[in-house]
Amino acid sequence: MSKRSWFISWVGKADHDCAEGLRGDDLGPVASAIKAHAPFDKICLLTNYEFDRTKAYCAWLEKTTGCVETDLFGVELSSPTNYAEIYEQVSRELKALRLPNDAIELTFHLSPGTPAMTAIWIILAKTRFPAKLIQTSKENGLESVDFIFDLANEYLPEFLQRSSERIERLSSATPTAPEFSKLIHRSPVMREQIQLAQKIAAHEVPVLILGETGTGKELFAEAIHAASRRTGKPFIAVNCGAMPKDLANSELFGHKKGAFTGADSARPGHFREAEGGTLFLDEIGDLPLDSQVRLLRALQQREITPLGESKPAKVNVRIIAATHRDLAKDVAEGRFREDLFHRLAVGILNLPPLRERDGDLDLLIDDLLDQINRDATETPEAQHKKLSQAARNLLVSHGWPGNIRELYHTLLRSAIWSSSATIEEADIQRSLLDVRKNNVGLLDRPLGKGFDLQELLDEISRHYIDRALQQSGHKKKRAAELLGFSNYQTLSNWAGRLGVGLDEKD
Ligand SMILES: Nc1ncnc2c1ncn2[C@@H]1O[C@H](COP(=O)(O)OP(=O)(O)OP(=O)(O)O)[C@@H](O)[C@H]1O
Repeated sequence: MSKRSWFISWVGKADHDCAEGLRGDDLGPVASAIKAHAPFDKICLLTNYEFDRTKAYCAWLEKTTGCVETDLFGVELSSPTNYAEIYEQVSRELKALRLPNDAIELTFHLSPGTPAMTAIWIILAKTRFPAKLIQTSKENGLESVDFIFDLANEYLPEFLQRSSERIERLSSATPTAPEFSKLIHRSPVMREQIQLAQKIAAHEVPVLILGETGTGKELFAEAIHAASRRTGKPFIAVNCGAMPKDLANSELFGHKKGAFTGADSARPGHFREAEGGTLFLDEIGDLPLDSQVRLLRALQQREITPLGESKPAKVNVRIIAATHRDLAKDVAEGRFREDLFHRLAVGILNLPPLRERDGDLDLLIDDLLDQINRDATETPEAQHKKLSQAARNLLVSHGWPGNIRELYHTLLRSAIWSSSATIEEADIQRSLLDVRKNNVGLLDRPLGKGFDLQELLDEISRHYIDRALQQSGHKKKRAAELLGFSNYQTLSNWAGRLGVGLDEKD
């Protein structure tokens, strides 16, 4: 299969001038290269000029060269000669385009932009995003550019080996930054995610946090914000799943007074509230498709248009999104926009469920119980609680489908219910049973210490016998039928063995 060819370039001053008729018949570097080359399948242009000005340039380019698929990306740079920033921003755009990709042949155009921009194309083409390099000039027209050195094969392996050894040494010793200290952990999987989050915090990129409910996604988002340059600025957390679908755009992007029926006063919207800081969009998978389009625009162009306004306004907000859903599946099934997914997933964190965090459970039990005891000091009648060994064993053998949130609430409930200073196994049992009614997690129990298959099967049996008794109004014969037993004697035998009382009603 032949590869698709993509042309990627900055749009420079000369290009804009040509489109604006300031340079006679001259086409400028981008249009000349596109005209002189065999047709590209896609043209990706980057601009640090005013977005609308370059958009007008794109319309001119399409008319002049007949090229069809042109994508424009607005890139904000504090200076067009800041190498580090150019490197970071361009890499981010290329990654968002899901590059490198074996099915795509890339061509970077070196001519437009500053010398720093040219240098970064060369570095990227020779390392992370293998690409052909071209340049255009009035004198020689289109030329391909080649270098005799191969940075990736000749120089980097040696350098990388040295640096990966260094990173390994550093990472085993890297202390957790204070902003992340609320995240109680001991397991290597969590340490890895925290170290990744610390690195991501330092970069101005969007973050996508994936994990089951109660795994600490919001706590991570808060820590990333606190460890970033935006600390001290607002951190606004919004649950997209809780927003009424028809109000999502106004809640996020704001509205003008009278923008729609019921808009009695103007509303700034969460983006403006988070100005300069971080907007945490929890349950991003629940965001309606039209709000996804607006969010993508806000991320690409860093501007929003409140409902009822005609002019977009600049915003400076970092997005951290989270979901417990399988977003890749939502993308495949058309519920979530693929382009938005890739925009968000620049920094991606995968929080493991509690049952996969080796060594964390004991630590969390102690820490959360300490917290519950500390909080209780304000309640005069509350006692300082400890756990009996049997109670701890029961906690350790549970699967925790609701993760840390479920663990915390189970401990809190049992601390309140236990009548003495020691929380006993029965107190935990009672607290757990309540939760299990909603969230069974029977297939997720950890094997090994405390696991007892017979006990688990008995638990299921008790549960269904209870339900059958309730549904039959405690009529033994009917309950036996509901359970698929051939007679009620079988039910009596099971109930006797499991210690379930059968209230005789017939
Ligand atoms: N590693 C941890 N150490 C201590 N407490 C934690 C940890 N992870 C989560 N928690 C606590 O568990 C509770 C749930 O965490 P959080 O709200 O961050 O989870 P979440 O993944 O955002 O949940 P949801 O998907 O339901 O919104 C919070 O009270 C939080 O403080």
